[in-house]
Amino acid sequence: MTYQYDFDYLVIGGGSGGIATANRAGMHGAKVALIEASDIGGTCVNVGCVPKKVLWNGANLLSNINHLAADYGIDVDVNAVNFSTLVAARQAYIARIHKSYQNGFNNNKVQVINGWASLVDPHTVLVRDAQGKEQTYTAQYITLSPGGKADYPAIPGAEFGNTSDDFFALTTLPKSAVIVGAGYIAVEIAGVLNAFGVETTLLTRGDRPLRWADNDITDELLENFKQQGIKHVGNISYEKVEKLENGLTRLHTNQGTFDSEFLVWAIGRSPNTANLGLDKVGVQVDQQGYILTNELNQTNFEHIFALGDATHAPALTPVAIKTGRLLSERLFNGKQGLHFDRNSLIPTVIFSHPAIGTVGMSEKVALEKYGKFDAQTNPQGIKVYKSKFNAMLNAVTSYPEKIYMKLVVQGTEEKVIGLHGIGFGVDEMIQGFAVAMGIGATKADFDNTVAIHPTGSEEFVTMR
Ligand SMILES: Cc1cc2nc3c(=O)[nH]c(=O)nc-3n(C[C@H](O)[C@H](O)[C@H](O)COP(=O)(O)OP(=O)(O)OC[C@H]3O[C@@H](n4cnc5c(N)ncnc54)[C@H](O)[C@@H]3O)c2cc1C
Ligand SMILES: NC(=O)c1ccc[n+]([C@@H]2O[C@H](COP(=O)([O-])OP(=O)(O)OC[C@H]3O[C@@H](n4cnc5c(N)ncnc54)[C@H](O)[C@@H]3O)[C@@H](O)[C@H]2O)c1
Repeated sequence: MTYQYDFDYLVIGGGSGGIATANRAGMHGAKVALIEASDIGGTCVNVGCVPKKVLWNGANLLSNINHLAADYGIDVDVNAVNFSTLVAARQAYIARIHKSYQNGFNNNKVQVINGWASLVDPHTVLVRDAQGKEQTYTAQYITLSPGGKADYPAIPGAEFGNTSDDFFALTTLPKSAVIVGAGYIAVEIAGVLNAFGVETTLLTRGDRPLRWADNDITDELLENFKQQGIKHVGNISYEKVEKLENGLTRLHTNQGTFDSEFLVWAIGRSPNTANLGLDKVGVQVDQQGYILTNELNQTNFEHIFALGDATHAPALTPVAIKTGRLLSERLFNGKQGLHFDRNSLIPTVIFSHPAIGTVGMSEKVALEKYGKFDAQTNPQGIKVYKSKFNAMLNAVTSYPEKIYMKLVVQGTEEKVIGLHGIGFGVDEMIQGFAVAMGIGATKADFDNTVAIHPTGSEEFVTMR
């Protein structure tokens, strides 16, 4: 006798990865439910990529008016920044995204269940809704895509600091902000706040932010920080936070105290895997709570899968989406063995001011792997091409912001294994170059490509 499940597929977590895998399964005729405890869309749509990018666009607009308009002969005074107006427009946009998700679920016949899900046995999920009502559902396959949440440091007074979620909850701007951390989120929040006129300080544990990125790129970023007035202090360690009588937050560090209206912890994120019933059922996690999977996204149960930020995959929306879609192609469309390749080339953009785009290896990583090119002694080694120039947007103004670009090429055939840039428009340049690098393009292929003039991206195909 075959067991009848309520669903073919239950997906826990309606963020980037969960939505993608549920929709793709529904498209192939599976009976699917997607369980979400909060707003549909998860981190990216509600407290991540989307609200961040809207604020970044606003910050760029203001910066262009402040720094470029006059030299373009545009006589404009900024009387006020009504941040609450921007936040309202942003939230209205997010509400439209929620609606379009609902249309997608309707088309794909995906049932959305609101509530907190936890496993009670390997095929059964208990959902508790906001009113405390509980219901169980069974499924043949289950995918765990609960995402992550921001970390707080374990120091006294850490609760006086905020996270990126609190940053997105702001409707007015603080006068001053201290951001602790050196990753994407720290750099992006610092750039936005500073561009909106907030006195901004970035404190990093090491000597520079984005230590994994190419050093030349982060040198340029630090140069831009100086020009823009973002204060950066490196090699920081901190002991405690106190709330002062004047309402400010004081962070005590090895390099003195830092007072601000808005202290932000941007020191990393942890998987949202507590209270998911994993221990009860025996789904394996590592010490930090990341769900362990094989390359097919299978946990130690062959019918329970995990993807996205709750696993050790790179914490990027397109990675979660791609993984989710490929998983459903495999489970419900007969595409045997199909899965996200963990060794894929993953292009990424940091929405700093100006943006950073990066694909493939930094010079340092490439040097460690291949060594320096020498026709006689190391023909498999690497060479580097660099260029720094004025973006035409700024060239007719007194604003000093530059574009910096770099190619890392390997071997006598000069295969492009690293492409990095910082400056105006870089965020929109690198997607196509990632396609070329994915199919093994060489420097000669880049050079044989006809440039588009006048653009910034033409520099990538004309470097000497
Ligand atoms: C500030 C910030 C900016 C970012 N910017 C970018 C960017 O520009 N580009 C980019 O590619 N990536 C960006 N990211 C990363 C991106 O948001 C994540 O990689 C992506 O959202 C991960 O998708 P996911 O499906 O794993 O989880 P999430 O999107 O986090 O979704 C998980 C969902 O599961 C729900 N959930 C959790 N547990 C349960 C449960 N037990 N029951 C029911 N529901 C549950 C949560 O409420 C949540 O909605 C950013 C992240 C942050 C924090
Ligand atoms: N533009 C984008 O695509 C984008 C934007 C934001 C976030 N994201 C994704 O979300 C992930 C999480 O972002 P994040 O910035 O929180 O994490 P992160 O892992 O990128 O950076 C965390 C930083 O905090 C530092 N750190 C850790 N512990 C610390 C401590 N105790 N004190 C001081 N510094 C400490 C780390 O050295 C690291 O530089 C990113 O890795 C990225 O994958 C992507």
